[in-house]
Order: sequence, then structure tokens, then C-alpha cells
Amino acid sequence: MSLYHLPARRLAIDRRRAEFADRECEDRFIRHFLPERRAQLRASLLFSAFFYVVFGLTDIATLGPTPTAWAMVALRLLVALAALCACEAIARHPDSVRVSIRATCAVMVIGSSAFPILCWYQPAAMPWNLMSFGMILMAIYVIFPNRFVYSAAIGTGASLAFGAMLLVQGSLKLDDLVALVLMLILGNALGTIAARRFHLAQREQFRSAMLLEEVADCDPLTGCHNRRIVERGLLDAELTRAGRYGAALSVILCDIDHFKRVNDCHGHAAGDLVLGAFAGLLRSMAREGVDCVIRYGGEEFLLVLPETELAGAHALAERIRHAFAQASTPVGNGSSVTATASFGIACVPALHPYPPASFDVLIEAADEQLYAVKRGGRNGVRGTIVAAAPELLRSGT
Ligand SMILES: Nc1nc2c(ncn2[C@@H]2O[C@H](COP(=O)(O)OP(=O)(O)OP(=O)(O)O)[C@@H](O)[C@H]2O)c(=O)[nH]1
Repeated sequence: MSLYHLPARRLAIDRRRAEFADRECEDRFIRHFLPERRAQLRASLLFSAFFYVVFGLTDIATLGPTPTAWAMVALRLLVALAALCACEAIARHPDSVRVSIRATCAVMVIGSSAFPILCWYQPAAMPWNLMSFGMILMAIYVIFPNRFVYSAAIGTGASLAFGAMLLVQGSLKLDDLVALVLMLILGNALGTIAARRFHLAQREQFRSAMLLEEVADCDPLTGCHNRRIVERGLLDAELTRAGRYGAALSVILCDIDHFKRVNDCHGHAAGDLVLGAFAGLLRSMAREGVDCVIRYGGEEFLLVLPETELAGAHALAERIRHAFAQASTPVGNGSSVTATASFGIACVPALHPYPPASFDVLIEAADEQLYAVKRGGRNGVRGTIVAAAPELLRSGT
């Protein structure tokens, strides 16, 4: 689960395609279900490959041990081989949505293209083949996890190929052909309805979960994230991500100076307005969708800045400090409040050989810097580089 919430407008569902209209959102949805999807896909591929081969017995029973029957068994084995290769590709690229979708489509196209060839040589077994084709359609639409539009395209294409084969073969009477066409249309219509309903239900459920999570993670007074985001371990995940890619990561811990006085002089409601104004300033200066602003305590806020070195974090903190000191917040009755804030920064620079193991280390370091500013008279910024190895610790920039 990512640190950042997607705005509700980006969670809109394109009902025609039965997926999220926003690509990033759809991607996040698929990634969320990727482990489950991988297991389902593997089971579907192995199950289908097994039955595709086992039905080779019917080829031999119908045609006898003739070269044609053996060629058909070989074709079935080829389809099974394609399914095994798809399983292997998915196992090699467990985090790739693209590989999982391409592998699924490839196997379904190969399997449904081979099927009319198998049926071509067994006109007498047509009722059975028709039943088998119904099951293949069910697998395409509802068993194999895939994008709805791809399932619909492959299902329709496979039906056209199967219908064309029967037409060319000429083994069916006109009334049977009409019934067959109607059956194929019905099979595809039912498949489309079932698949679309399933895709939409899954996405609506995901959207509700996202919206609930956003409400639970949001501080109602300031509109910032609350500490739940820290407790859910998302900041540790951010530190791990930065370490994996060798990227810098900075945090700014900031606190409004003498905030108790604001409450005491102007009342708690005025204090709330000042808090809201400070939070609004932090959010407006942070990068949307990249930085994360958390209300860490009463009048204390934490900014998490991915891919930001100490100098960048320092410059941002200075800009916020200056803007807040210049601003005055109207608190009713024609009066307004001017306040200042103090900032402590901790940074893990890019490609640091000894990044700290836990985010708490970063917060503690930022907290020390913040209190050094408070002790030094407030309304200032101090920062430090943080590392696991003490000899690399350089402080007091
Ligand atoms: N209005 C309002 N006040 C709050 C809220 N949360 C915490 N406070 C107040 O914030 C004040 C924090 O006071 P202190 O921790 O003494 O800090 P300070 O007065 O800002 O002093 P320094 O941090 O040392 O500059 C307390 O009076 C809290 O009651 C809130 O949501 N709304």
C-alpha cells in the first residue's frame, strides 16, 4: 500500500471498460491484488493445460491411433507447453502486471486457435466439441484473471473462429447452424455480463476501501495525514524504498512557537485557525503526490520529502518559516494572529552506504534539531545528516 492517497476524483470507474479511468489508479489496484492474481493464474493455467491434454484421449477414442489423432495430441501438448511457459514467465517476473496479462492473453489465444483445428478433424463429435467450447468461453471470461476488454476480445475472436470453422466444414444443417450462432452469441453475452459485473464489483470494493482508509488516515482539523500513517509502518516502507533505489530522503519536523500563548490570549478556536493556516501553508509548499504532510502531535507537523537532499529540505523549511512569519491569520472579531515556527531536519543522502534501519532514527534526529532551534530562541531551521554508522554523522548545518 502506498504512502499517498489518490484523490477521490481519480478513483472514477470507466464502466464501459470495467476498470479505473485513471491509469495509475488501475495500476495500483492490479498491484494490490497481484499475489492473489498470480496464484489464481497459475492454478487456472495448470488446470486448463491438464484438461487440454487429457482430452487427447477422446481424439484417440474417436479416430483410433491414427497419425491424425497423434498429431492432435501433439497440438494439445503444444498448448500445454505454452501454458507451462506462461507459468514460468509469471514466476520469473512476479511483480510485473504486464507479463501476467501478456502471458494470459497468449495462452488463451493459442488455446482457442488450436481448438477449431482439433474440431475440424472430428465432425462426428460436434455436440461434445460445442460443450467444450462453452467451457473454454467460461474460462476466457471468468476463470482467467485478465483485463475485461481483453477477455471480451479473445472470447469474441475465438467464437468467430469456431463458427467459421463449422461453416466451412459444412457438417451442420442450416437449422443447427442457426442454433449454433445463437448459442455463441448467448455464450459471449453471458460471459460479458458475468465478467463485467465481477470487474466492476472488485473495483467498487477497492474504491470503498481506499476512501475509508483516507478518512481514517486524515486529521479532520488540518486535512493532513494523522499519525496512523506512521503506525501502519508506511514511513519505514518509504525509507526501505529510498535505500533500494539509492535515493535521498529528508524529513522536517516543525512546531509552532509559543502556541500555548496563542490559545491563552485568543482562545482555543483561534488556535485551531492558526493550526489550520500553518497546515495549509505546509501542504501548499509540499509537492503534491510526492511529499507527505503529517500532523505528528498537537501543533507539531512532519514533512516526509522523498528524493530530497539536506540542502533542498533546508531551503524548503526556510521558505515555509519565512512565509509563516510574514502571514497573519484572521481569528474573528477583526483581530488576527501572527506566529513563528521552528524546524528540525534529518536527511539520509543519496547512495548512502549506511542508511538507518528504522524511520524512528530519522524522526529522533529531526526532533533533536528542532529542540536545538527552540533552545536557541525559536523561529529557525537546523538540519543533520543521519546514518547508521556513528562516524558518518555530521550535524548542525
Ligand atoms: N487550539 C488548539 N490547541 C492545541 C491543539 N493541540 C494542542 N494544542 C495546544 O498546543 C499547546 C502546545 O504547548 P507547548 O507544548 O507548551 O508548546 P508551545 O507553547 O508551542 O511552546 P514551544 O513549543 O516551546 O514554542 C498546548 O497548549 C496545547 O493545548 C489543537 O488541536 N488545537
